[in-house]
Amino acid sequence: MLLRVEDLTKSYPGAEGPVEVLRGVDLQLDAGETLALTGESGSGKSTLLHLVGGLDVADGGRIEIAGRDVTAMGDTARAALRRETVGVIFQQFNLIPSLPVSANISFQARLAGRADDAHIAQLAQALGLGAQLDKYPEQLSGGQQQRVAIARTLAARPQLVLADEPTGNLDEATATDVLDQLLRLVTDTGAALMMVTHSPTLAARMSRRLHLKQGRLA
Ligand SMILES: Nc1ncnc2c1ncn2[C@@H]1O[C@H](COP(=O)(O)OP(=O)(O)OP(=O)(O)O)[C@@H](O)[C@H]1O
Repeated sequence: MLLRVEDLTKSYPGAEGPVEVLRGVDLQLDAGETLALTGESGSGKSTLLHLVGGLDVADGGRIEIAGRDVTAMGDTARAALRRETVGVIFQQFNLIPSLPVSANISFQARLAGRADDAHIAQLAQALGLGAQLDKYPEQLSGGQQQRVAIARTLAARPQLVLADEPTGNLDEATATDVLDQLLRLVTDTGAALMMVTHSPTLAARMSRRLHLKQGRLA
């Protein structure tokens, strides 16, 4: 079991007291699985992804990644887990404007101590970025920038990839194409993917689908 989530709860402060967003979420994900996480706007999908990715802390429950209890970790251990085991792809690409595409791609792999030029060249090729490596992010289209963000995440060889609407800014044809490549690369590396999406078409491409409603998954 790569990811085990048990009875996870999270509230945010609201004008009339705490708002319970997650009310006991249970989830298990094996290596090699791809999971679509759907749910209405505001149902807590991003919140769940942030908790699993160690970007925020739950109120209760337990998250275990690769056998390690994330909920019991301090900030330093959680940061190390984020760097070495978990890869996150957001809708905002967050590329570094002053670095060329090649350095943007290798950045996280270096932090994880896994920079491998041959692997990075292979990823860039697979994502159709072979001719863009010396360019700067501002010289790329939105779809190309999204591919760089995906290459950057996968270059660090994460076991668990968390993606929040990773193709949300792209037109439908480009979104399908980028998802094809993401799924293929994730499958090739034996990682697991948990992806938030509003698109039933994209959700249908994943091996499993779960829906978040009233703070629980079904
Ligand atoms: N930092 C925060 N402080 C207070 N409330 C928050 C915070 N983050 C999220 N919320 C609230 O928690 C609920 C869930 O938000 P979340 O972003 O997880 O939903 P979502 O399902 O990802 O929505 P969307 O599909 O619109 O992105 C929303 O009602 C939101 O307003």
